[in-house]
Amino acid sequence: MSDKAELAHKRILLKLSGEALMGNESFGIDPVVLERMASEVKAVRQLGVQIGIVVGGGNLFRGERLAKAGMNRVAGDHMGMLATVMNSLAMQDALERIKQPTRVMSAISLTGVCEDYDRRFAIRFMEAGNVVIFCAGTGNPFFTTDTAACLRGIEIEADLILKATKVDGVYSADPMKYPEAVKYNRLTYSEALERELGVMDLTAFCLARDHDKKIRVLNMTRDGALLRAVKGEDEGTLIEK
Ligand SMILES: Nc1ncnc2c1ncn2[C@@H]1O[C@H](COP(=O)(O)OP(=O)(O)OP(=O)(O)O)[C@@H](O)[C@H]1O
Ligand SMILES: O=c1ccn([C@@H]2O[C@H](COP(=O)(O)O)[C@@H](O)[C@H]2O)c(=O)[nH]1
Repeated sequence: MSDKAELAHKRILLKLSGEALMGNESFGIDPVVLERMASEVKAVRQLGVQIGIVVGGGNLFRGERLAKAGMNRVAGDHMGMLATVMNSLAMQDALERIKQPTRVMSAISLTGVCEDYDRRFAIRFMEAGNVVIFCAGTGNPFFTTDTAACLRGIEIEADLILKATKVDGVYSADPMKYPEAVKYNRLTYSEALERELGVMDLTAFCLARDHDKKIRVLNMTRDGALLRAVKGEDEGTLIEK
């Protein structure tokens, strides 16, 4: 059976963790990590999967953290959204260096830097073989890029939302803090909400639940994880009805 015939998903929305882009640093983008992520994305695209990407901004700025340091929360969230623009431009550059055509569409107008988000154009670009990167989150403060990923995933009618992060799935508690936490292979949206599992924010879970969008959480630093998930293999944790 060819790789194409094995594909379980034809269009995906991939949420890339901003924090994962830092690699072992405490701020910014590790070029090695960026290039590895770009190659994995290209490999999946070459199988014929249409790809939309939302990149987080936690490697640069988060409004909540800036507000704790005394800044106005809305100004901090604006900085966070602009951080996702910088990460998206870096990802576009990495993809284009390996000859993967890419478009960056922003929720806030940034004339001369990237295009404005338009759902119909985004779908046409993906159908034409481009990877479309959605930046600036939802365009509104007090939200996160996880919520933006669910929103864009629903809008572009993705078959699956893939949350690529630094942990290999959803656990009973944050595995970075509680090594004894137990990993789930599958969860329902209600279970994730009731247990307030911090891997994604609750607004994102609610949106995915209300529109019946499956989410798979996987570890982007594991070789081939993305490919296995796209083929419908049991990678990470699946959250569904
Ligand atoms: N129950 C849980 N299961 C798994 N991970 C959890 C859980 N609770 C908290 N986490 C933490 O959530 C993090 C999720 O990741 P991620 O870094 O993608 O978040 P994010 O806030 O969306 O990041 P970014 O803003 O950088 O994109 C994991 O690194 C993990 O430490
Ligand atoms: O819709 C959105 C999305 C994001 N923000 C701000 O950006 C940062 C970075 O996003 P992460 O999801 O944390 O990676 C976020 O902390 C918010 O401050 C936003 O305001 N609106």
